Amino acid sequence: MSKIPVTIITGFLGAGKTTLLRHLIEKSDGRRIAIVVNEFGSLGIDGETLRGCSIPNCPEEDIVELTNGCLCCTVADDFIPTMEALLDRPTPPDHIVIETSGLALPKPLLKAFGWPSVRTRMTVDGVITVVDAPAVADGRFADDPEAVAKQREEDESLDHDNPLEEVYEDQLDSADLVILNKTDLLDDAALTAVEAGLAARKRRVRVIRAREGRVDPAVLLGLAAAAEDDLAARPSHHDGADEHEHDDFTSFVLSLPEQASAEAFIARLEKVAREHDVLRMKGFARVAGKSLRLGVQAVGARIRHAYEQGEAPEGRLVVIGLHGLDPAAVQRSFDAG
Ligand SMILES: Nc1nc2c(ncn2[C@@H]2O[C@H](COP(=O)(O)OP(=O)(O)OP(=O)(O)O)[C@@H](O)[C@H]2O)c(=O)[nH]1
Repeated sequence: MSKIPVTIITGFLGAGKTTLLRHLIEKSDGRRIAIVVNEFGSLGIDGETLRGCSIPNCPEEDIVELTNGCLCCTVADDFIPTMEALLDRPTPPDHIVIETSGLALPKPLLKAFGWPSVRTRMTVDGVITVVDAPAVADGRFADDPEAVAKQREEDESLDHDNPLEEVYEDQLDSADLVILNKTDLLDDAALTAVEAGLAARKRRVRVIRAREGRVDPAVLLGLAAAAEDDLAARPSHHDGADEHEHDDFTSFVLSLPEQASAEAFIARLEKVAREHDVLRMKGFARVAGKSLRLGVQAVGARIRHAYEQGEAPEGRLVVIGLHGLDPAAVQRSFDAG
């Protein structure tokens, strides 16, 4: 029996994983792809976004959501049973694509493919890491050398001062292919500089530039990496640790009353994102006089919004930031307008 190929799509919060996945489904050409989406927050916004995509060959039952925390930490409870259920379907999928949360470390997930019930029936075709090119160019994932030096004086074992960098590096170090996304937001010189940084890494993999996640499925699927057999070549900051905690990050949900105007709402969110250094916000709001809901996606203070089909009896917004981000303070700052 041939093994079902599984592609893992990873990449930091807001890099463009769901966008890439959406494009992949659109272009899948009749191939039956099952999708497993994992989110850090408790609200399944990505699943909603994909279901709301109105792509004809994207049947809802092929999108499975795992919203119960980080997939890499709930492997035994949630992930393995989900994969087994997909395999045991009367018509199993041709290919499975897993979108990890933006904070997931891919290695524990890769290890799960060594589990006996999964190992014989599935293989990891490839790990695809989506990179937010402008975020890298902004130095979002870089340590501040002065701050590290200062902290090392207090704690010699310290490796990073920037938890974002740790997640980012782990995601790159497990990759078989890197998609350098959001190329529309940088000029060629800046993109070349980001590529040079990637090329200098120990793990060398192919890097492809992309805009809005538009990459030919023939390039994404069929890498035949068998990544589960190749773990030693994929270093992680957490090698040696059985568990890892996500206590560097926090997530909560804001309830949103009906908004009087979309523009004023977005301006408020921009202010909140800047004042509190919010990493990611996504959700839906009702706007007075509009029958469609307003979908909102913020990566840092860069916000996109669009009216879209879908249920939204009440507005809700997932907010993700570094540990210490205070829900009450965010709510106050939002309310203050
Ligand atoms: N300018 C620009 N924006 C993009 C591009 N690709 C995606 N985006 C936007 O970036 C935001 C985040 O995209 P997503 O696809 O939701 O990112 P994600 O990696 O799935 O996010 P998480 O699941 O929260 O980690 C959305 O507003 C997208 O429309 C791109 O190439 N250029």
